[in-house]
Amino acid sequence: MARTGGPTAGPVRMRMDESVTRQRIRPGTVRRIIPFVLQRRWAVAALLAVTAVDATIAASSPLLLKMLIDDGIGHHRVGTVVALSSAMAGLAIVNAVAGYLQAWFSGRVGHGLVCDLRTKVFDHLQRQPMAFFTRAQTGSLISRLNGDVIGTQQAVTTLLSQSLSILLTLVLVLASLFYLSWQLTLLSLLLIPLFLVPGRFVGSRLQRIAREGMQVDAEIGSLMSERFNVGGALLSKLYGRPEEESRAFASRASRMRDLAVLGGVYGRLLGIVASLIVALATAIVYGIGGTLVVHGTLQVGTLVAVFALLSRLFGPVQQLNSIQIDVVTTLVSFDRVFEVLDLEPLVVERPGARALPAAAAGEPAPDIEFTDVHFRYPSATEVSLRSLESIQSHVPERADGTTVLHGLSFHAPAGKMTALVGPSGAGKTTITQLIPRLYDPVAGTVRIGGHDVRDLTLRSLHETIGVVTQDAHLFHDSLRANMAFARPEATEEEMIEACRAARIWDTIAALPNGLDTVVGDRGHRMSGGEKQRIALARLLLKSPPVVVLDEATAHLDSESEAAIQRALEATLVGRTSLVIAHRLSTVRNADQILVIDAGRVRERGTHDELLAADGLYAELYRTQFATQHPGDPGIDPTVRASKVG
Ligand SMILES: Nc1ncnc2c1ncn2[C@@H]1O[C@H](COP(=O)(O)OP(=O)(O)OP(=O)(O)O)[C@@H](O)[C@H]1O
Repeated sequence: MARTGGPTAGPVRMRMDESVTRQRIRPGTVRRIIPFVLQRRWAVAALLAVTAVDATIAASSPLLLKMLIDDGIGHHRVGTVVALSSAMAGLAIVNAVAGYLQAWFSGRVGHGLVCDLRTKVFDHLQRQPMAFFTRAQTGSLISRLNGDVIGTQQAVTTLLSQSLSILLTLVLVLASLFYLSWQLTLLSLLLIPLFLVPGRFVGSRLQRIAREGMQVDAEIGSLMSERFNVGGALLSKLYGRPEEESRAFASRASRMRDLAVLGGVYGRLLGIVASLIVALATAIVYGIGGTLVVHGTLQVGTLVAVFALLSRLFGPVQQLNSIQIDVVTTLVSFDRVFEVLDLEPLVVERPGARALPAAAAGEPAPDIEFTDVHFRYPSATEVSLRSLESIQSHVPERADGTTVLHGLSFHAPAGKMTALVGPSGAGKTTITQLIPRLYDPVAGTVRIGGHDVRDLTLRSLHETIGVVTQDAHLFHDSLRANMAFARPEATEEEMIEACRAARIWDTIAALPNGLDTVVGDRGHRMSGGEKQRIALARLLLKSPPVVVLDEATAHLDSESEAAIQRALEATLVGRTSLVIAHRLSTVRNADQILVIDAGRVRERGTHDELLAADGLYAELYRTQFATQHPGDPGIDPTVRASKVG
């Protein structure tokens, strides 16, 4: 079996990768956000329009107040007072409607963006090669898809409308102020830069805190998803180090706490300093404005309006600070999302790829041919992102991973069974993974039906090839859903038929919920043998012309294995199959046996031919297969423990 890169070591490895937390936002991030915003240009325009209405009302109502005091009350004109107060009431209603519409449009734009980005990231991750999934931690991926994507929502809603509102308010309020008193306007303008100073100091620190916070969040997610899936939980229980596990978790949680405290304190500090500046600035304007009234340069109504305008001016200016901070943290979110979107999948469909012609009824299944295939597993830098692995390695990864296959050539004839045998780690699983293009060879060609697999569409390839791995995976869903994954349009009768052929129907029919039984995380509620037979039923339902089997018989008792063996024999007839064989019964039945050793084909032939040749196969036969009786496919447990193929 190929290694899957899930980390299993203890808490020691839970260290933060500084190259990730110190990472700077890449240039061009802001430019890349624009198309996402433009996709909903109408909602954005509407949002900006209602924001403009809101800002205009905020800036103009103090002028009405001035007129009410100076022209209405000052000149004892009741009619003016009534007209102006009615106008104020009218504006308040318009303002309320604008506020409601603002919430509506900002929701449409923001959550629309989250939906787009999330779908895009999911789609992109799905197209990543197997190598990516053997490296990236599930928890990190989930956190990128959730937390970081949601972080971007703020950018276009709050920030977009807030920036416009602040800008408009500034312009309108300053214009009104200027109309009322140029002296006080000048003074306010001189004070505005003061408001921006604290934001500049805190901004870069908060950016680092934000990035580290997202990374720690991803690590907590990874730790939970690894420890709380059935396999991880089992391992943790069996190796029983709950205290250490809890300590590892606590260290992450406390780092999260520290970051949150630090972020909160910085934010609060910023607020306190900004409020202080507002209070000081207002006091200065009050002092100077009051003096002007005392000297008769300014009317009282004007001063009241100026005070009202100042609160509308300094408030938004104060917000500029928090906007600066929101911008930097939001940019980190975007940057982390774009980082994933920029990861080019290693295995991609060639432009103009053709579909593998489906074999018509009665036509032979396509053959498989490997020609001088060299292969090494890709290194981390080729397929993954450090921030998705969240493991800091002591040793730099070798750029050129060890070559696993060395110029391998063979032909698996159409409609025949080819068995792969050989010592553990020889490269058998690797060979089978090159056919459905889970990986691509470094050199050489893999052909199916005479076509280089790289010239074919991935869809047609996956429709042609059915794979059953030794560790048959089932989703945490009903048996029906698990079966339908292979062929969504399959009818209940077809499912039952497939289950019967895989000798699992009686077991399923005896379950209280039958096909609707939920199998549990990774199918752990089913026994190993049952899971394998369900996987076989799923394969039979798909009924592909080419079958790749990592012999799915290891968990079966003699009786069910004999049953499965018969089912398989019948199923494999007419199909081209490549079987990683662990059983004498399988190798004896194979049309061709390939003995794989250290990434090369050492011997090939039928069982009898290879025994007569008295080479590696004969040796394997003596050490592994000889204890299995030809008529009894069950395996001697001691032999299983020293499994060679
Ligand atoms: N995802 C991976 N990344 C890096 N190296 C890998 C990966 N999967 C397998 N290898 C290495 O490739 C070599 C061949 O592994 P492979 O799983 O193909 O052997 P195998 O013959 O199927 O072994 P077994 O019978 O034990 O399953 C081994 O040295 C293994 O360590």
